[in-house]
Amino acid sequence: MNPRTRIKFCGLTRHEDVAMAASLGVDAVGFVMWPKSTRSITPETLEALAVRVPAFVTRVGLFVNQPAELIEQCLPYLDLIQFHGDESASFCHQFGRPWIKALRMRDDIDLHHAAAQYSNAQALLLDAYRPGIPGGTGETFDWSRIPATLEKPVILAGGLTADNIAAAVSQVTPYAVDVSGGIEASPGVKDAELMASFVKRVALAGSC
Ligand SMILES: O=C(O)c1ccccc1N[C@@H]1O[C@H](COP(=O)(O)O)[C@@H](O)[C@H]1O
Repeated sequence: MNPRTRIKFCGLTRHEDVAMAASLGVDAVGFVMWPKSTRSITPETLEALAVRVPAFVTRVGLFVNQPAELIEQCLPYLDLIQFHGDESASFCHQFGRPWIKALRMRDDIDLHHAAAQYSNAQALLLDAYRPGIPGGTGETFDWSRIPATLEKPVILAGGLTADNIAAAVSQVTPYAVDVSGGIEASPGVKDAELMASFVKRVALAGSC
């Protein structure tokens, strides 16, 4: 039996969206701590949201080339750190907290090399590449570029929606999927129906 595909919702900014994600059985909720994002929140808002996340839902903090001091400040409210910039493996590993490394799928990327480079990561998150934008572009990439076997669990991201998630899961069989723009009504504001249909389609895709 295939294990179920885990789900992370990212870019949450409101209590009601966090509560909806948890009630849908989502595995992880992501908070964007990078201030240039339209979905960013402050450390104070992170605390307010994170303390109300129910047990066994993983709280993920997303950072892009940010100072270690900011990450340390957020750590009490995070279970996992998502590094979405050009952070080195040693930088990522210094916080004594599980972490994942986002990789943007540039044409010349070598995922086996990256898996060795980030050997202490819990997983690699694969996102679309657009020059000058670190992530959250709402764009997909060519999933056939993902090797059938990789030394790290794959979290598939980039432009996922209720409409393409079944194809993504069946083609890639990722460990987990991560979605932000595809469940939004507007930046940082999630749509309850889109959230519900995304979760339903992932479950259906896994049972085929
Ligand atoms: O969401 C953002 O604004 C963001 C900013 C900087 C780096 C990453 C960001 N989001 C992450 O990007 C992927 C894909 O998002 P989308 O589904 O295509 O909108 C996902 O991991 C987000 O968490």
